Amino acid sequence: MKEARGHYTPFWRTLWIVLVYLLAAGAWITWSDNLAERWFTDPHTLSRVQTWKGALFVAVTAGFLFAALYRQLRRDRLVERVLKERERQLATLMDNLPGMAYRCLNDRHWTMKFVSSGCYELTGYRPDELQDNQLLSYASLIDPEDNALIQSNIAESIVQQQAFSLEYRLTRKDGRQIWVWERGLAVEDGSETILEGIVLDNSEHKRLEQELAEQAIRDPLTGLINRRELSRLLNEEIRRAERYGRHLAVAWIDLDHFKRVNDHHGHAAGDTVLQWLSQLLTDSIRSVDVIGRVGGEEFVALFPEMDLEEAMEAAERLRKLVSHQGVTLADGLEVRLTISLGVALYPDHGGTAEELCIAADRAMYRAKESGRNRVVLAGPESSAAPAGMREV
Ligand SMILES: Nc1nc2c(ncn2[C@@H]2O[C@H](COP(=O)(O)OP(=O)(O)OP(=O)(O)O)[C@@H](O)[C@H]2O)c(=O)[nH]1
Repeated sequence: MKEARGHYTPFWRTLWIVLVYLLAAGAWITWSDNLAERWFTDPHTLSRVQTWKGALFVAVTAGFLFAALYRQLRRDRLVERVLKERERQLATLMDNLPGMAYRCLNDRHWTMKFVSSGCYELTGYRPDELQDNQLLSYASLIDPEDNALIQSNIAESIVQQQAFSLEYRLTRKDGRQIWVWERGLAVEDGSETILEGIVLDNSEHKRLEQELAEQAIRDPLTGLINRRELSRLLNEEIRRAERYGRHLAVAWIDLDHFKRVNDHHGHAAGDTVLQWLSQLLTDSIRSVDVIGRVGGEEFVALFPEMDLEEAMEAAERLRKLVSHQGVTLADGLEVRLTISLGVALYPDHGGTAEELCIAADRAMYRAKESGRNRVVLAGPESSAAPAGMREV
């Protein structure tokens, strides 16, 4: 009988008005008939009075009917106008969205029931091609790896009756893959669950995000991974070496007399040398090895699964390579440089990233002390950290 917020349904409101009308009309007829019969005893006059009374009743009820109908029709017209205006505003809004608005079924195809015109710019498909899976389903555009995650996220948001927010990859009609961001809500439509929301192209944001993540782990001058990332990778490699009972070698690499390059040729020339050395080292290691820049002219190489002999060989190879090559500076001058290397092995010279780096760094210092341009293996005492020794 009652609708939400205490309002009566149209049926009960109409019934109520009609009942009031019947009571009022019945009371008026009875009361006015009695009064007329009492006042007008002459039958002819009484008959005329009854006629005028009837006419008055019809005129008054017609007046009420007119007022009620006029009010209702005016209100209908107003509502119609407001609805049309809202519809127009909504259409403008949807057509100018930087993505597409949709309404779809919660099925494995994400069958689209409505898609705004922005669909064409976003996916390359016209709305009618996606609606009711006429040409293909929306699900078929989604990267299969992401689709499983989307399904579980939406299922969870339905249970929790909350809006969902998703990021996934979509393949456009031209074959280009883009990142999109979607926000939507599940609504009940009769016995069906319908999803309504918007999908926006998020590729630029994703690209910047990836660029920033990449910048956070790289040294801007050489493009090599930085100290923090190297430390993370070393810890990861140590865990792997521990799990599979394998070796792992670390080589601490330091340019010899690098200060002289800066002093004689300028800081820019020094930068060129650092870039040249980074490239040379990167080109000379295996694909599983990693080189990082951990300080001014200091580099660290990680050699996973290398035993003592292999690690010493690899380090020696790098030393020779650098000493046999020269770097040409911007002023045309060729400079020859050497490197000193300290090698430490997991688990022989340390069980943690810190211990290994201290051992390798210390061995590198011994290489410097012994005349530079050489490879020195860490000693058994290396893992004890001397004061002032640097760590990754
Ligand atoms: N051009 C340039 N120089 C740098 C950079 N970072 C550190 N340096 C320089 O690297 C030099 C390091 O000097 P030292 O620590 O004395 O080392 P070295 O001259 O190589 O001497 P040894 O290591 O003892 O052989 C300093 O002159 C720093 O200014 C950099 O990013 N660019």
